[in-house]
Amino acid sequence: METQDLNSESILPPGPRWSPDHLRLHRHLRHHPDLLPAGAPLLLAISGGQDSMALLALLRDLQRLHQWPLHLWHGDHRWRPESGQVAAELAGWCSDQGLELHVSSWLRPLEATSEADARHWRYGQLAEQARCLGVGHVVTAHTASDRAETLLLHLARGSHRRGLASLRSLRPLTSPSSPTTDPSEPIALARPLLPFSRADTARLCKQLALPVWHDPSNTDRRYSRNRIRAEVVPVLEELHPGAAQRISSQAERLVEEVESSDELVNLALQTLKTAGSQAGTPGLQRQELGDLAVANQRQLLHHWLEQSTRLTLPARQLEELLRRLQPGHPPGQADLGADWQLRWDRCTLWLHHPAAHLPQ
Ligand SMILES: Nc1ncnc2c1ncn2[C@@H]1O[C@H](COP(=O)(O)OP(=O)(O)OP(=O)(O)O)[C@@H](O)[C@H]1O
Repeated sequence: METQDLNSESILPPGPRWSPDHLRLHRHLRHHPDLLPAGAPLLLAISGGQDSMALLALLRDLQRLHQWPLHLWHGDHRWRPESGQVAAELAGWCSDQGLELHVSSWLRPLEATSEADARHWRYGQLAEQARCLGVGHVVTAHTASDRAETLLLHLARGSHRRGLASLRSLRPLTSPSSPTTDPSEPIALARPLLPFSRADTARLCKQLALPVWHDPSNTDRRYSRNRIRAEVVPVLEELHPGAAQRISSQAERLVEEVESSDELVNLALQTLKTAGSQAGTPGLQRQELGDLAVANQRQLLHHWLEQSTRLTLPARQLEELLRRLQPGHPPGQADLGADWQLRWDRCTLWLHHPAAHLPQ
């Protein structure tokens, strides 16, 4: 296969369909080499909408530079009778292009109808398909517009800072605590189109004469995301043109801040950890924790509990724990869920689980 120096600034257009958008994506990938590593097989999630069709076209055109074997997957949610037809038409178009499309159909239980259920099914299917094909990177076509809408939605719902830092460019597809995760073959979820907006992908589809299958559920106002898209973002854009792109950039900065503060929290935790406790299990020094500012105590406790138990405590439960752990309060214990208990005496707090071997 023909190759080109990916570190060279002056890239020769590799094909007739080379455009400023191709160059923009190519540069983005070169600055983030872990996102879609050169030569790594990729599984693209193709809904048939404008974002995923633009993703497919761009990655196909950049394939010669990056040498990825490309696999395609489409999920038929069977929301409507005609969704099978979309899957068939998409598969037909792919086949005309010399591409194979893997299609899964959802045998949905009657009660499962939410967006969250559909997403859960899609990611499960994508993980399974990726494992079957020996692929390490699943790729979705999320754009800056998706990320801005998600951030606004999470802000409105009162998410913790960590929740606001959503739609990362790269994250594990399945969480480490998920029973479907095989730790020997981690699968990444990559979102290389985050520097592009929905207006960009619409323009690209037009320029490249790509077919687009519109999903009527994207305009269904019963879904909160769609109302943010149709009613909130346009107002913000009218007041401050470019608002969605700037909101998306804030989400990117939040991701960086959360990651860098995680590093510091881990360092701080090392100094607070004790070798053992009354129960012989690793713990935290209560007095030293109590000497810190409450905001730091909150962050350290949250992080330590999540790392040790894989549980994320609701904000209210965490606040109640912090209150009970303040200097001067007596020894005690609290149930955390999933059989985990936090116990503390005057000097130490430690975790107890009837069956767990605790990580350090
Ligand atoms: N039916 C589908 N088949 C294959 N891929 C899909 C399908 N639906 C969505 N995707 C993939 O997921 C991406 C995001 O789609 P969409 O915004 O509709 O999902 P979402 O549930 O809102 O995702 P998230 O909550 O993770 O943002 C798409 O760009 C596409 O890559």
